[in-house]
Amino acid sequence: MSESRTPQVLPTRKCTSLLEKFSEADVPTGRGVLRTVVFREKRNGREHVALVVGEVQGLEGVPVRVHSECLTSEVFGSLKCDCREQLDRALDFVTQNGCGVVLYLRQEGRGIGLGNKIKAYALQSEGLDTYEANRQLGFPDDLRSYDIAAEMLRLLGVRSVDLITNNPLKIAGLVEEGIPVRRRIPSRTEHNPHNVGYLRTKRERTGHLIELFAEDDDDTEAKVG
Ligand SMILES: Nc1nc2c(ncn2[C@@H]2O[C@H](COP(=O)(O)OP(=O)(O)OP(=O)(O)O)[C@@H](O)[C@H]2O)c(=O)[nH]1
Ligand SMILES: [Zn+2]
Repeated sequence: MSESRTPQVLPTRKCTSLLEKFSEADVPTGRGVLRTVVFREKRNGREHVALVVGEVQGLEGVPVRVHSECLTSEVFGSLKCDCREQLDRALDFVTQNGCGVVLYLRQEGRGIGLGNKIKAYALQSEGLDTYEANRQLGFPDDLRSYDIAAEMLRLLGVRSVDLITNNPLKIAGLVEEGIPVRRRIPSRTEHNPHNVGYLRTKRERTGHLIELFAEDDDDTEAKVG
Protein backbone atom coordinates (compact mmCIF):
# COMPACT_ATOMS: atom_id res chain seq x y z
CA MET A 1 0.00 0.00 0.00
CA SER A 2 1.40 3.40 -0.92
CA GLU A 3 2.21 5.86 1.84
CA SER A 4 -0.48 8.51 2.38
CA ARG A 5 0.85 11.96 1.54
CA THR A 6 -1.38 14.38 3.43
CA PRO A 7 -0.13 17.86 2.60
CA GLN A 8 1.31 19.61 5.64
CA VAL A 9 -0.47 22.86 6.56
CA LEU A 10 2.17 25.55 6.92
CA PRO A 11 1.71 29.00 8.45
CA THR A 12 1.32 31.53 5.66
CA ARG A 13 1.41 35.22 5.16
CA LYS A 14 0.59 37.47 2.21
CA CYS A 15 3.20 37.10 -0.52
CA THR A 16 2.39 40.43 -2.12
CA SER A 17 4.39 43.44 -1.09
CA LEU A 18 2.33 46.47 -0.02
CA LEU A 19 5.18 48.92 0.22
CA GLU A 20 8.27 50.29 -1.42
CA LYS A 21 11.09 51.95 0.42
CA PHE A 22 11.05 55.41 -1.18
CA SER A 23 13.66 57.63 0.46
CA GLU A 24 15.98 57.88 3.42
CA ALA A 25 18.05 60.60 5.11
CA ASP A 26 19.50 61.57 8.47
CA VAL A 27 17.52 64.37 10.12
CA PRO A 28 19.03 66.30 13.04
CA THR A 29 16.60 66.88 15.94
CA GLY A 30 16.83 68.17 19.50
CA ARG A 31 17.15 64.55 20.60
CA GLY A 32 19.90 63.69 18.11
CA VAL A 33 19.99 62.37 14.56
CA LEU A 34 16.98 60.33 13.41
CA ARG A 35 17.41 58.18 10.33
CA THR A 36 14.17 59.00 8.54
CA VAL A 37 12.98 56.33 6.15
CA VAL A 38 9.89 56.93 4.04
CA PHE A 39 7.86 54.00 2.72
CA ARG A 40 5.13 54.36 0.08
CA GLU A 41 2.03 52.22 -0.18
CA LYS A 42 1.89 50.84 -3.71
CA ARG A 43 -1.92 50.90 -3.88
CA ASN A 44 -2.49 54.57 -3.02
CA GLY A 45 0.86 56.38 -2.66
CA ARG A 46 0.28 57.02 1.06
CA GLU A 47 3.57 57.65 2.85
CA HIS A 48 4.55 56.19 6.23
CA VAL A 49 7.70 57.01 8.17
CA ALA A 50 10.19 54.97 10.17
CA LEU A 51 12.44 56.92 12.53
CA VAL A 52 15.41 54.69 13.20
CA VAL A 53 18.08 55.02 15.87
CA GLY A 54 21.11 52.71 15.78
CA GLU A 55 21.65 49.59 13.71
CA VAL A 56 18.53 47.44 13.90
CA GLN A 57 19.07 45.13 10.91
CA GLY A 58 18.98 41.49 12.01
CA LEU A 59 18.33 42.32 15.67
CA GLU A 60 15.92 40.67 18.12
CA GLY A 61 13.99 42.63 20.76
CA VAL A 62 14.29 46.04 19.12
CA PRO A 63 12.35 48.71 21.07
CA VAL A 64 9.60 49.77 18.68
CA ARG A 65 6.69 52.18 18.89
CA VAL A 66 3.98 51.76 16.26
CA HIS A 67 2.38 55.19 16.40
CA SER A 68 -0.78 56.34 14.61
CA GLU A 69 -0.96 59.90 13.31
CA CYS A 70 -2.90 62.40 15.43
CA LEU A 71 -2.69 65.84 13.86
CA THR A 72 -4.85 67.49 16.50
CA SER A 73 -2.58 66.67 19.42
CA GLU A 74 0.81 66.40 17.71
CA VAL A 75 0.56 69.62 15.71
CA PHE A 76 -2.18 71.69 17.36
CA GLY A 77 -1.62 70.66 20.98
CA SER A 78 -5.10 69.22 21.60
CA LEU A 79 -5.54 67.93 25.14
CA LYS A 80 -8.31 65.48 24.16
CA CYS A 81 -5.89 62.53 23.93
CA ASP A 82 -2.35 61.58 24.93
CA CYS A 83 -0.92 60.90 21.44
CA ARG A 84 1.63 63.70 21.35
CA GLU A 85 3.03 62.77 24.73
CA GLN A 86 3.24 59.11 23.72
CA LEU A 87 5.16 60.06 20.58
CA ASP A 88 7.51 62.36 22.52
CA ARG A 89 8.19 59.75 25.15
CA ALA A 90 8.81 57.02 22.60
CA LEU A 91 11.31 59.26 20.80
CA ASP A 92 12.97 60.05 24.15
CA PHE A 93 13.22 56.33 24.86
CA VAL A 94 14.75 55.21 21.56
CA THR A 95 17.22 58.11 21.42
CA GLN A 96 18.32 57.66 25.03
CA ASN A 97 18.55 53.91 24.49
CA GLY A 98 20.66 54.43 21.35
CA CYS A 99 18.62 51.82 19.48
CA GLY A 100 15.02 51.58 18.43
CA VAL A 101 12.40 52.46 15.87
CA VAL A 102 9.35 54.72 15.89
CA LEU A 103 6.95 53.94 13.07
CA TYR A 104 4.72 56.91 12.26
CA LEU A 105 1.69 55.50 10.46
CA ARG A 106 -0.78 57.64 8.54
CA GLN A 107 -3.79 56.10 10.25
CA GLU A 108 -5.34 59.31 11.60
CA GLY A 109 -8.32 58.86 13.89
CA ARG A 110 -7.74 55.10 14.38
CA GLY A 111 -8.00 54.80 10.61
CA ILE A 112 -11.16 56.85 9.92
CA GLY A 113 -9.29 59.99 8.83
CA LEU A 114 -9.09 63.53 10.18
CA GLY A 115 -12.46 64.80 8.97
CA ASN A 116 -14.30 61.86 10.46
CA LYS A 117 -12.35 62.15 13.73
CA ILE A 118 -13.53 65.75 14.03
CA LYS A 119 -17.09 64.57 13.33
CA ALA A 120 -16.57 62.05 16.14
CA TYR A 121 -15.34 64.84 18.43
CA ALA A 122 -18.53 66.79 17.70
CA LEU A 123 -20.57 63.75 18.77
CA GLN A 124 -18.37 63.35 21.86
CA SER A 125 -19.20 66.92 22.86
CA GLU A 126 -22.85 65.78 22.90
CA GLY A 127 -22.00 62.99 25.35
CA LEU A 128 -20.97 59.96 23.27
CA ASP A 129 -17.71 58.24 24.17
CA THR A 130 -14.90 57.67 21.66
CA TYR A 131 -16.23 54.27 20.49
CA GLU A 132 -19.91 55.22 20.49
CA ALA A 133 -19.06 58.21 18.29
CA ASN A 134 -17.26 55.96 15.78
CA ARG A 135 -20.26 53.61 15.69
CA GLN A 136 -22.71 56.48 15.21
CA LEU A 137 -20.71 57.45 12.13
CA GLY A 138 -20.89 53.89 10.80
CA PHE A 139 -17.32 52.87 11.62
CA PRO A 140 -16.00 50.08 13.82
CA ASP A 141 -14.20 51.00 17.05
CA ASP A 142 -10.84 50.73 15.35
CA LEU A 143 -10.24 50.61 11.61
CA ARG A 144 -6.47 50.18 11.77
CA SER A 145 -4.47 47.27 10.44
CA TYR A 146 -0.88 46.33 11.14
CA ASP A 147 0.17 44.83 7.81
CA ILE A 148 1.96 48.04 6.82
CA ALA A 149 3.81 48.26 10.15
CA ALA A 150 4.86 44.62 9.89
CA GLU A 151 6.20 45.07 6.37
CA MET A 152 8.11 48.22 7.38
CA LEU A 153 9.77 46.29 10.20
CA ARG A 154 10.62 43.40 7.88
CA LEU A 155 12.12 45.80 5.32
CA LEU A 156 14.23 47.32 8.12
CA GLY A 157 15.42 43.82 9.01
CA VAL A 158 13.93 43.84 12.53
CA ARG A 159 13.49 40.24 13.68
CA SER A 160 11.44 40.77 16.85
CA VAL A 161 10.32 43.74 18.91
CA ASP A 162 9.87 45.04 22.43
CA LEU A 163 6.70 46.99 21.75
CA ILE A 164 6.10 50.36 23.39
CA THR A 165 2.34 50.35 23.89
CA ASN A 166 -0.58 49.99 26.27
CA ASN A 167 -2.83 48.55 23.58
CA PRO A 168 -3.21 44.74 23.63
CA LEU A 169 -4.87 44.80 20.19
CA LYS A 170 -1.74 46.37 18.75
CA ILE A 171 0.39 43.55 20.11
CA ALA A 172 -2.02 40.95 18.71
CA GLY A 173 -2.18 42.78 15.37
CA LEU A 174 1.58 42.77 14.89
CA VAL A 175 1.93 39.13 15.94
CA GLU A 176 -0.85 38.19 13.49
CA GLU A 177 1.14 39.93 10.75
CA GLY A 178 4.21 37.84 11.56
CA ILE A 179 6.26 40.14 13.82
CA PRO A 180 7.19 38.43 17.10
CA VAL A 181 6.62 40.67 20.14
CA ARG A 182 9.14 39.66 22.81
CA ARG A 183 7.64 41.86 25.51
CA ARG A 184 5.65 45.02 26.09
CA ILE A 185 7.20 48.26 27.29
CA PRO A 186 4.39 50.24 28.97
CA SER A 187 3.90 53.83 27.84
CA ARG A 188 2.94 56.13 30.66
CA THR A 189 1.45 59.57 30.08
CA GLU A 190 -0.17 62.22 32.25
CA HIS A 191 -3.93 62.53 32.22
CA ASN A 192 -5.79 65.84 32.26
CA PRO A 193 -9.48 66.81 32.65
CA HIS A 194 -9.94 66.71 28.86
CA ASN A 195 -8.53 63.23 28.20
CA VAL A 196 -9.22 61.29 31.39
CA GLY A 197 -12.62 60.09 30.13
CA TYR A 198 -11.09 59.00 26.81
CA LEU A 199 -8.30 57.09 28.59
CA ARG A 200 -10.72 55.49 31.02
CA THR A 201 -12.99 54.38 28.15
CA LYS A 202 -10.05 52.80 26.32
CA ARG A 203 -9.10 50.98 29.51
CA GLU A 204 -12.62 49.74 30.22
CA ARG A 205 -13.84 48.98 26.70
CA THR A 206 -10.79 47.67 24.87
CA GLY A 207 -8.55 46.55 27.72
CA HIS A 208 -5.87 49.21 27.30
CA LEU A 209 -3.25 48.70 29.96
CA ILE A 210 -3.24 52.35 30.94
CA GLU A 211 -2.04 53.40 34.36
CA LEU A 212 -4.29 56.28 35.27
CA PHE A 213 -3.77 56.63 38.96
CA ALA A 214 -0.98 56.17 41.49
CA GLU A 215 -2.42 52.84 42.70
CA ASP A 216 -1.98 51.43 39.17
CA ASP A 217 1.80 51.82 39.41
CA ASP A 218 3.91 48.74 38.92
CA ASP A 219 7.60 49.50 38.95
CA THR A 220 8.73 46.00 38.03
CA GLU A 221 8.92 46.66 34.29
CA ALA A 222 10.80 49.11 32.14
CA LYS A 223 8.56 52.02 31.23
CA VAL A 224 8.56 54.80 28.72
CA GLY A 225 7.85 58.03 30.53
N1 LIG B 1 -11.76 57.87 15.91
C1 LIG B 1 -11.09 58.46 16.91
N2 LIG B 1 -9.76 58.43 16.89
C2 LIG B 1 -9.11 59.00 17.93
C3 LIG B 1 -9.79 59.63 19.00
N3 LIG B 1 -8.86 60.10 19.87
C4 LIG B 1 -7.65 59.77 19.35
N4 LIG B 1 -7.80 59.12 18.18
C5 LIG B 1 -6.80 58.53 17.30
O1 LIG B 1 -6.33 57.37 17.92
C6 LIG B 1 -5.04 57.09 17.46
C7 LIG B 1 -4.18 56.82 18.70
O2 LIG B 1 -3.40 55.83 18.37
P1 LIG B 1 -2.17 55.27 19.21
O3 LIG B 1 -1.29 56.40 19.62
O4 LIG B 1 -1.63 54.18 18.40
O5 LIG B 1 -2.81 54.75 20.55
P2 LIG B 1 -3.45 53.44 21.03
O6 LIG B 1 -4.13 52.64 19.98
O7 LIG B 1 -4.29 53.88 22.16
O8 LIG B 1 -2.30 52.53 21.58
P3 LIG B 1 -1.00 52.85 22.42
O9 LIG B 1 -0.83 54.34 22.42
O10 LIG B 1 0.08 52.15 21.68
O11 LIG B 1 -1.20 52.31 23.78
C8 LIG B 1 -4.58 58.28 16.64
O12 LIG B 1 -4.71 57.97 15.27
C9 LIG B 1 -5.59 59.36 17.03
O13 LIG B 1 -5.86 60.27 15.99
C10 LIG B 1 -11.20 59.63 18.98
O14 LIG B 1 -11.88 60.09 19.89
N5 LIG B 1 -11.82 59.03 17.92
ZN1 LIG C 1 -4.60 61.83 19.65
